[in-house]
Amino acid sequence: MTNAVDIRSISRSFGRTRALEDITLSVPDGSICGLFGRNGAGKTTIMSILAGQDRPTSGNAKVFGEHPFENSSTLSKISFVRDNQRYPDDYRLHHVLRIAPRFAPNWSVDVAAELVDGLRIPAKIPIKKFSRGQLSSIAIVMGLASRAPLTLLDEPYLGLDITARALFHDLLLRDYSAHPRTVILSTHLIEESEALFDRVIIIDRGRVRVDCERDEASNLAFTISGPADAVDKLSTNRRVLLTHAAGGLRSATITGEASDELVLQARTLGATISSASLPELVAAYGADAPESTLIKKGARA
Ligand SMILES: Nc1ncnc2c1ncn2[C@@H]1O[C@H](COP(=O)(O)OP(=O)(O)OP(=O)(O)O)[C@@H](O)[C@H]1O
Repeated sequence: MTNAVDIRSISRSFGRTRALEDITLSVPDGSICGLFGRNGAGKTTIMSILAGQDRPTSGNAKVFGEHPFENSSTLSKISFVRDNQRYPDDYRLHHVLRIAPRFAPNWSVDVAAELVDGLRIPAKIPIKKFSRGQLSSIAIVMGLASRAPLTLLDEPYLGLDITARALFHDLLLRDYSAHPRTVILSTHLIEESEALFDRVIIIDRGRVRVDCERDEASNLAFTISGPADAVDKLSTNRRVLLTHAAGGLRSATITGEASDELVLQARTLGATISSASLPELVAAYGADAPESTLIKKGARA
């Protein structure tokens, strides 16, 4: 399988801020990849570099085998949807629908029409007067109707109502099945969008923490829940990423797979073990796992 995106050891600094630190990752052509991480983790910076709107301080980022920066042939294969898209003051919906296809050789009039209708995008008022959700809606029209070989969607849901989000998911999956391409989508609404992804990347503080197939992600960590004493005992000498406590109950998200023996032990102690969900995994890899959460051998059992 060829890669749509190949990033090799890129770093990006803004003054003293190290936004990306030695990132290496690939995204196979023909996949929908979720890009997750906390605020400021570096998601937009990665997408901006892939879209040729920024350059890494060091390292290489290639899209379809080429450097995207100032490369018009590669840029014509990329659609980058982000929340700060600006429009001329007098622009209305019809201006966008007329001009966007000039920059998108695969533009689908049908996809655009279905989204405009389903997302109830106003035709008569200038875009500068659009609500937050309406601005997201028009960005989604451009992202999906472009049918670009690489579509980068950076937090496309801002302000979108639940019906609009469902329509977006449905249309993305439907159109992607008929016209496979590569989509990278960053969002904090992980649970809602989870079914879209066949690949998962989690970054934290500019570093890649997880980069795997969606199915593999459920084997990366597990959560033990139950009485605090039992959870502490079962967590002993394991790499705890995140803990929660409520009254006498506790949960601990731990890297790796739980052995059958641990599951049995948990049952005996009145605790349960489950694979970490994707939201749990993203929360866990973004947590500041302090030393105190690394429960070492010999700790209280
Ligand atoms: N132009 C810039 N000048 C200075 N710092 C910047 C600039 N762009 C990004 N940063 C910094 O780089 C880091 C990564 O920012 P980035 O926007 O990539 O994060 P993000 O993961 O997209 O966050 P969010 O989920 O909040 O949108 C942050 O610390 C941010 O403050």
